[in-house]
Amino acid sequence: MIRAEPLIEAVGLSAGYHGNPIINDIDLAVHAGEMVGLFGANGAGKTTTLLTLAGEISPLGGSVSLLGAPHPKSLFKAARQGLALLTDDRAVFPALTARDNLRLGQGTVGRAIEIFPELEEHLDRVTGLLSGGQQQMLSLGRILAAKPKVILADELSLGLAPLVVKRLLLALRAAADDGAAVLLVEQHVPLALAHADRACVLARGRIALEAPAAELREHPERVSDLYLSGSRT
Ligand SMILES: Nc1ncnc2c1ncn2[C@@H]1O[C@H](COP(=O)(O)OP(=O)(O)OP(=O)(O)O)[C@@H](O)[C@H]1O
Repeated sequence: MIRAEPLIEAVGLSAGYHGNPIINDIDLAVHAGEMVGLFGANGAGKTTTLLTLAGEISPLGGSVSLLGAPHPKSLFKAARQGLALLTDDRAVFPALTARDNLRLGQGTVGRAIEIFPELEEHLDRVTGLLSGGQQQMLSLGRILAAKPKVILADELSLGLAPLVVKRLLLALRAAADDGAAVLLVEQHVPLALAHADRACVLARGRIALEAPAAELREHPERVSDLYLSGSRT
């Protein structure tokens, strides 16, 4: 199969804080239509990797390309080119209604409701009164409604029930099937493997394993075994 060039790609990427590398010599590419799971123990460098790919952290070495061109080196500029960074902090405004939160996005309220129909009956409720899962759907729905080309998602499922996590992963899967490149950091490894195409495992800031998700579904211990050696903390 001939594959188009990746929508986001890191080559020999090193990055960290105050000049000290946390991730080293990472090669990682995500293509259109692909959902890649990025796994690893606490402190392995997953968030650092996502923030560097997003443009929030400047590389110490190597390079990042976005949509086939050098990364614009700022999240703001990357977002204007179609990159979305989703963090675990449920970026919603709690005092606004769900509808007004959706109106603040680049997509339409209708599109967000197509993605998460279960939010429709809550549109006129104050967002702070919604459950954690509903708030995360709102946050993800607002982003996905804008049809981003590259989605970097960091532990969307923190503290949520497995059924809600599955719902969020299905929405990300649908975005990938629609042509987006999705890179997903997730602690629920088997759930993420069920929906991803490929997995990368970080251990001590390096890619210790890269394999098709289908292969790892049968042997999820190949991922978790690396956690034992993978933490810096
Ligand atoms: N702003 C910062 N300044 C200095 N060190 C940091 C900073 N943010 C993270 N680190 C360190 O970088 C290392 C990797 O952190 P990172 O958050 O990338 O790991 P992670 O794999 O996402 O972990 P977790 O699963 O716990 O979120 C950790 O040792 C952490 O203490």
